[in-house]
Amino acid sequence: MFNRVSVRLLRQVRNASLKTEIGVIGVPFENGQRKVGVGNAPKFLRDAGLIKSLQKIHDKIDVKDYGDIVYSIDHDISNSVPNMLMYEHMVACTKVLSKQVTRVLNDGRICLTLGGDHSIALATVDGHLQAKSDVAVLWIDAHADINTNLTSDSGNLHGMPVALLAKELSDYWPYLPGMDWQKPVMSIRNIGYIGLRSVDSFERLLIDNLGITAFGMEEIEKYGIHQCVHMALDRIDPTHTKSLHVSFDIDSIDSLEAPSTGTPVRGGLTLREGIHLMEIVHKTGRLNAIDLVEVNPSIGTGHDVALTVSAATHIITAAFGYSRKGLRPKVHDLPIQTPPSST
Ligand SMILES: NC(=[NH2+])NCCC[C@H](N)C(=O)O
Ligand SMILES: [Mn+2]
Ligand SMILES: [Mn+2]
Repeated sequence: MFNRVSVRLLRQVRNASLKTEIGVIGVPFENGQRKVGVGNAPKFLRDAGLIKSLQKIHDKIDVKDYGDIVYSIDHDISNSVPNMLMYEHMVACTKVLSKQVTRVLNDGRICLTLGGDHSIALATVDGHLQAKSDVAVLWIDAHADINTNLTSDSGNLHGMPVALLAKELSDYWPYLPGMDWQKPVMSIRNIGYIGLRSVDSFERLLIDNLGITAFGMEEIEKYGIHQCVHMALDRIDPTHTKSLHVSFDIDSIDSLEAPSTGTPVRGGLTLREGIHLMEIVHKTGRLNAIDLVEVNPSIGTGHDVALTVSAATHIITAAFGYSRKGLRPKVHDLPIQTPPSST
């Protein structure tokens, strides 16, 4: 039977959290760099129970998996741009992905994109801009990913997405065949870096000359992660009204805690700092898209892979409201018989 206490408890549990709808996109894409394996990350993350972990956060979380991106390449444009390796692959994948991100957002869901290497963020940010015009991006990374084909030492596309997105850099690019769908409409003032510690010389020049918001490891050391994230958000979204996008490269986390990644750099964020950053972003209530990229299950031992996948899972669940303080019970956890939902 229901007494007044149990009805009150049920009401509290039902009202505990806001409805959150999530759309998951897998992007098994690894042609933005040269190491095989990063394309298997969506499968590893799903197999490790990511979707279940999200559903466990609270009753009002609703997760829809939109599956993996499929694309076919146009061989006519291969080698058409100097120093952009496997260019035709990125062109084909990002075109499909951008549309899919827009679709997820237009369905009213927060878009969670599982990479793949970081070149795919060109598409996720583009797709986000199509759905919500005013977007601010936190780029969490050891690297700045702001090379052009002229400044890149590697020719790897995962080091170039920020430069492709920024309107301030559009003059630095040659004509890019097959990329006419992508207009660099985003201002670099709407992007903030967290976690930088491996920045190429021309990237440093650009960051300084354009005054890009950047909280590298030195600033994090100085002010702490909490202050740095708030300062970054205040700068890229001063009115606190923009739709937020977090592009999270797992190599921002120290390689001791997330070793299975293609370009690891020591001296990075702790997992605790990565989680706290996401807790702050969650609390804004304006988070609409997350990319989790650069987990490479072919790098390191089984233990390394398990560490990296679990770090990624913790970071993602924090972004959707998982609380280290402990989660409230769900309706079916209550030690009472539940009345009909009209109460
Ligand atoms: N998303 C990444 N892990 N990027 C690493 C980029 C490394 C280097 N700056 C390059 O352009 O090749
Ligand atoms: Mn990156
Ligand atoms: Mn990186």
